[in-house]
Amino acid sequence: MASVLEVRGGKPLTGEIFVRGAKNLVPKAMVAALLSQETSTLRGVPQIRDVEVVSELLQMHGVEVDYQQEEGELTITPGSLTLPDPIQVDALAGSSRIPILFCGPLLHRLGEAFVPDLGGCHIGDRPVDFHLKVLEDFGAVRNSTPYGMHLTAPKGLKGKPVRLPFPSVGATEQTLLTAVMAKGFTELSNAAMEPEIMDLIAVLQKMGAIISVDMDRTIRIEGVDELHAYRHTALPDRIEAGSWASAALATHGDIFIRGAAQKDMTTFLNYFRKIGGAFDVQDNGIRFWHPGGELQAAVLETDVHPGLMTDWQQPLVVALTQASGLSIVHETVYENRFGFTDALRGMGANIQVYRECLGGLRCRFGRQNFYHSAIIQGPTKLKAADIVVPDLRGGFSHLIAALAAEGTSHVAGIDIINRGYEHFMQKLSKLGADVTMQP
Ligand SMILES: CC(=O)N[C@H]1[C@@H](OP(=O)(O)OP(=O)(O)OC[C@H]2O[C@@H](n3ccc(=O)[nH]c3=O)[C@H](O)[C@@H]2O)O[C@H](CO)[C@@H](O)[C@@H]1O
Ligand SMILES: C=C(OP(=O)(O)O)C(=O)O
Repeated sequence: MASVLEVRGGKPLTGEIFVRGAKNLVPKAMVAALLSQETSTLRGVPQIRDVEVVSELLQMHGVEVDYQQEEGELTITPGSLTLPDPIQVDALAGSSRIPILFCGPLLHRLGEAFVPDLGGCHIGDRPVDFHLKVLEDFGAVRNSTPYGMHLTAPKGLKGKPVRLPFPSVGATEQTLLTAVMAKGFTELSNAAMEPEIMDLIAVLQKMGAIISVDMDRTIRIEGVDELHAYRHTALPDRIEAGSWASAALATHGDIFIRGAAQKDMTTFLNYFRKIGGAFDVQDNGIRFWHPGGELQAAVLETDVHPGLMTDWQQPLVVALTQASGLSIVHETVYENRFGFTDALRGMGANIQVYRECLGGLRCRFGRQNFYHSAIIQGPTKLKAADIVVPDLRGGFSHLIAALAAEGTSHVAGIDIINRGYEHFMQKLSKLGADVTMQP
């Protein structure tokens, strides 16, 4: 049964917490380790569900994985690989989006791969057509099985020019992980340039890959025959940092986030400041606080990096319910990322969602039937409610709303939050939140 958190809200969150490596890099760096037979070492690894899922999948392929949780150090030894029973792989169906990234490395090392149905947050359709096109263009052959997808590469994998229809993070990573050991040269245009992708490129370069990046979203990869182990410290989780920063704003709090890095959060920090939040960048982290007075409404548009990251949108919307005036939020990355606002309305927030593009950009969803823009009128006093968590960021946002609201809320399905927020219960206690996990 899903766990329920009782939240007695209305208290500012104050204190210090620590963020470790990024959820959107660590599992991919773990997959990259498969490209070598030697032992790779990854540091800053958080104890989150996505890391557990990828560890399980690696172990099913005969890889030794050793995780020292306290130190955050993970060693991965993919000496000799074996193809697991597809039924075993299928047991992980629906748990994460990472398994599709195993394709390139497994095709290189084993000549075949099984991929379970993907999971991840339900914030849109989330097809993998770009991934499959890249793999097939490189020479992979795909078959559906009762236990997910089976791929082979009868003639090996060869580099190709690739142009992504949209700068997809996952499809860019798919191309990188496949092209580094494919025969010949790959020029990837319209690539995603997120900081986590640059960190994955750093990992691959440490392994011996040859990759160059142009500012016009072109990535060039020269395939090599052999890659080696890496030692790497993952970049900090900018989404987790932005989420706790939004919590500081919504609860009138003051949080020092040790490990938060300014260079990966520039766009977030600009919006945080425009809304009226205060921050102070220090050598070892960033302090975020509500400086008193009124917060200001803002116009936000999510976009691929260096735009405002979509995963920050949901926590920021909760903070905007406390800002004076009309805020406009246009979500251009996912077609269905405003479902979480239903619960906020139930708590007293004044939020309307629209099908039209309400920002400066015309996005892919403008002529379709997707509620992908929102207008928020604030400030509204939030009141306690009983809520069910819909997805990772939506869930954290509900938690922030419950912490900001007067009265006692019950937040059900809280386990989803473990997928991307390390030790969030301990962090809440450290920040003085009045919460109890119900049996
Ligand atoms: C594990 C991980 O790193 N997750 C992140 C990753 O997700 P993920 O890699 O799944 O996100 P993508 O960047 O691929 O998706 C962006 C958009 O492209 C579309 N698309 C993508 C692939 C494809 O084959 N076909 C297609 O149409 C998606 O439906 C979506 O509308 O980047 C997202 C955008 O920054 C983040 O919100 C997620 O937190
Ligand atoms: C959408 C997210 O993740 P995933 O791609 O793992 O579902 C997220 O981290 O907000």
